[in-house]
Amino acid sequence: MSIPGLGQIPSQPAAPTTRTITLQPFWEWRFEVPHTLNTSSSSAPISTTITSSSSSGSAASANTPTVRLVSGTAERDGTELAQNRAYALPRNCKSKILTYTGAVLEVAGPACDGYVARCAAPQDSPQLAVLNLHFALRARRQAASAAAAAAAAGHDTGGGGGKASVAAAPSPVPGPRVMVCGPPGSGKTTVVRTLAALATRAGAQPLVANVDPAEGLLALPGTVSAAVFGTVMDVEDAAGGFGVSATPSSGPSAVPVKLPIVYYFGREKVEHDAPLWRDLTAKLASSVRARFAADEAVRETGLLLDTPGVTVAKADMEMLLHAVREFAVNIVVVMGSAGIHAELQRRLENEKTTHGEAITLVLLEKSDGVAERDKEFMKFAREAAIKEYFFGDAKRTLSPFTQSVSFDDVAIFKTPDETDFYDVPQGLEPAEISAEMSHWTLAVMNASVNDPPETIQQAPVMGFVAVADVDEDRRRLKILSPVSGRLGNRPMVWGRWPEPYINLVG
Ligand SMILES: Nc1ncnc2c1ncn2[C@@H]1O[C@H](COP(=O)(O)OP(=O)(O)OP(=O)(O)O)[C@@H](O)[C@H]1O
Repeated sequence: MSIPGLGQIPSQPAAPTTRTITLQPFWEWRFEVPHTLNTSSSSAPISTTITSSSSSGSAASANTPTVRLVSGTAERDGTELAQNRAYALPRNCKSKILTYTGAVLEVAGPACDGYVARCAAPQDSPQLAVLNLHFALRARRQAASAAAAAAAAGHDTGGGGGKASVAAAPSPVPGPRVMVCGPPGSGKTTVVRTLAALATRAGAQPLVANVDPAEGLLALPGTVSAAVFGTVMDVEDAAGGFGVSATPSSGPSAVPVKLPIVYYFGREKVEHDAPLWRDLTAKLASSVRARFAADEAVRETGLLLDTPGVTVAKADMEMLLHAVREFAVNIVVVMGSAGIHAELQRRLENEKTTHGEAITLVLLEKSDGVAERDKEFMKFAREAAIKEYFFGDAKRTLSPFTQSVSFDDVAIFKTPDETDFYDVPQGLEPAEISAEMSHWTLAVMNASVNDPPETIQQAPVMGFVAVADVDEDRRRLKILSPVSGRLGNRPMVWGRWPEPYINLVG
């Protein structure tokens, strides 16, 4: 800057506020937004064509990096970006924007790390196998639909008013039931999310289920859950549309909400209570079957199942086999582990599903873009999910209710403390309410307070509340809940996972 009379005042060169990123087909822009952003500088280590320009004219907030698709087509994990709309890149997020056709992106706002992953030809991209898998599943879905139509036509005409017309039509075989498994951090959830989004884009309605309690699907961590994905997912969600913000709440939602069925495990790892996990996954599978029976479009699309990270250890393999059997899985996708693939192949080669189908195994290459998420990243993601559940996010603010209740007016059960035992059933025990309970989230169960503990433990979750404060002297609890209403009518469960969050109200 030059001020007349004062000469040249040295100044910092203006940092670029907008970067243009040009992607060829099958290239990815891989980005990482930290959970705290330095908004004072916007220099970014992006290994791509960087041009400087003024504001993009988008909805870019000064505090949030945004990405805008200027031309071409691009998507985040299967969900397309609309052209010329600025999407906020969520905090604490590691992900990618991929193009099949080529695209120009404009990234604006505070710095976030990112680089372009180039590939010489589509066949060099690990994404091609995912795309091919999607087309193979689509063919199977069409076959399931045609078989169901033929069976229905045969049933209508075959009886001719005779005995056959009185008999019930056999229940049609659902579309493909796909389980995605592999070592921790191999890109399982990303593949499930991508296949779900691609199916939805093709007009199908996949049932997506998660049996990994470490992270939640449309629910807080510590749960196993399932939901129909018949509508677009939110690309601005850190969890790419699998987060709690995609569920019904008292506020408006940017994308159509999904209605999950949720069971509460209350622990991080399956081995902390394998018998309970088996029971809950069996219950979830039974809900999936019920949904298939009731909804033709969902049945014909089938299931996409996300699983916990595993090794070839016997206990892990048995856990996966349990899921295969319960969900009548007929396609097992193994991410980046020839060892797990070989072991499952050996164990499943003579198995048939309950519909009499052979089980197909597919080994997919792990993308070199799968990002490492350390303990701090995962902790922040859990905290953010809890906060978002009660208070909403940048796009919708929720106002939770705070209630003060007497110790005597609530029924709280506790998951016993962590044990190293793998196969010993762990029941629920009545919780002794104390200050130790402060800042924990409790699951509100769809059961009666008079039900036996086993029934309560295996009931679906209605929602969650957070214990804001415990006053032992006055024997009162301060509880934060997303809706108003008496809490004493339903039993609540105090699990071991997710761990306590910082004071939500103080
Ligand atoms: N090609 C890619 N480029 C950039 N980031 C990616 C890519 N693929 C996956 N990721 C990111 O890597 C992280 C881990 O991926 P993902 O959650 O799919 O792995 P996972 O196997 O399900 O992990 P876990 O075993 O912990 O459940 C996620 O943040 C995801 O968005």
